[in-house]
Amino acid sequence: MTTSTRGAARTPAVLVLEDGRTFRGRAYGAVGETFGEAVFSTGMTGYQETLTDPSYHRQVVVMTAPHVGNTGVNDEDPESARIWVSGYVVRDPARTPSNWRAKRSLDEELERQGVVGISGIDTRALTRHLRERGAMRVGIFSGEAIADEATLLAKVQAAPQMKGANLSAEVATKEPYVVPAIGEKKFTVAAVDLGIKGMTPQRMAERGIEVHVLPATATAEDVYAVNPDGVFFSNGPGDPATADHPVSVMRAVLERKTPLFGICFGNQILGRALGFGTYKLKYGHRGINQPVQDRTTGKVEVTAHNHGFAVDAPLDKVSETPYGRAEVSHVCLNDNVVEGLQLLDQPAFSVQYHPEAAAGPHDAAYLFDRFVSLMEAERA
Ligand SMILES: NC(=O)CC[C@H](N)C(=O)O
Repeated sequence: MTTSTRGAARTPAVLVLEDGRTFRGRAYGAVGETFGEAVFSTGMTGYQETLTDPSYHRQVVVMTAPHVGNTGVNDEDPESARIWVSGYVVRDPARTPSNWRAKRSLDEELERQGVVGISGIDTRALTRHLRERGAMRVGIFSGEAIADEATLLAKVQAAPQMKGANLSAEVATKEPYVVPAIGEKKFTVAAVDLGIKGMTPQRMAERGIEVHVLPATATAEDVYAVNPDGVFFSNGPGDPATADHPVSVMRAVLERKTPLFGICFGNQILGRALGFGTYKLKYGHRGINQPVQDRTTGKVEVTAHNHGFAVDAPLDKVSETPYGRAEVSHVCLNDNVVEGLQLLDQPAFSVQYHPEAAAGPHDAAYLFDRFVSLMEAERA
């Protein structure tokens, strides 16, 4: 591993928010220009998992941890085959990455994959700005892309919004594939890929589940063609209000009362399938240290989050839905946002956060066991 004194580190870069606030720093990763929704992540570790999480498609991620890149880049931790963030913002990149698994430095990897970033800016000031004004569009410009501020601001203001964005098909697999069960095969699950992270089928495979990952465009017929014991809807990018197709497939699954589990985007889809609305949070939840209460047991767990939207469901009453009674099973203790839903009259539930824990604490791993219990009960 060589010390990273790459040319980009000396190239000026500028970050322009859609409200005109501007930060000047140095290029990090690729030199050029990029746009997206500016969001901040509070995770102090797990940057490889963050960068490769397809749910970050079209987002520029600001790291609140000041030192990023310390452990370089390895070939084991990515959650998908490429980096999905559209831009990356760090305060103080590691000059000398050091880890026994590291194959290269983070700035080399960003450059290799053409991801434009910026370093050397006050990420605390930027994060406070986003927290007060809300997530908003942003552009990063370096090298020859730098122009006068009015020109750059006009480009940022012309970039697409996250609200109303329908992005799953851009990140999901085009062809179905199977993740085999580890050890004895006990169940078959059809997993609708809306932007799935690699660790999710892995967590199921570890529990004896053979996972058939299906494209976002899969129909209910495609789902039932694999003869599933359970159906799973994954995480994914974009605005759940646009996800009409997965909502209709999920409704077909609810009609048949097949055991159902959803994570993140999958939770928002369940919310919509039950007739609840979804809405955009001011600045979202992103990080690996968010407190959530499981209201079915009262236990509090520390959890990994990455969501900018949430389900609008009543916290303190059981709701009547076309698929029986439903309730909010999990709630975020920071802001009372709905973090999980469960049906009381059939085997279906979902969470807004990330029990696959990549990166993140493993407190919520029991949710995969809950899914297995539902499938066991169905078979008994
Ligand atoms: N990780 C996810 O599945 C994110 C879901 C959705 N795109 C959101 O931002 O809320």
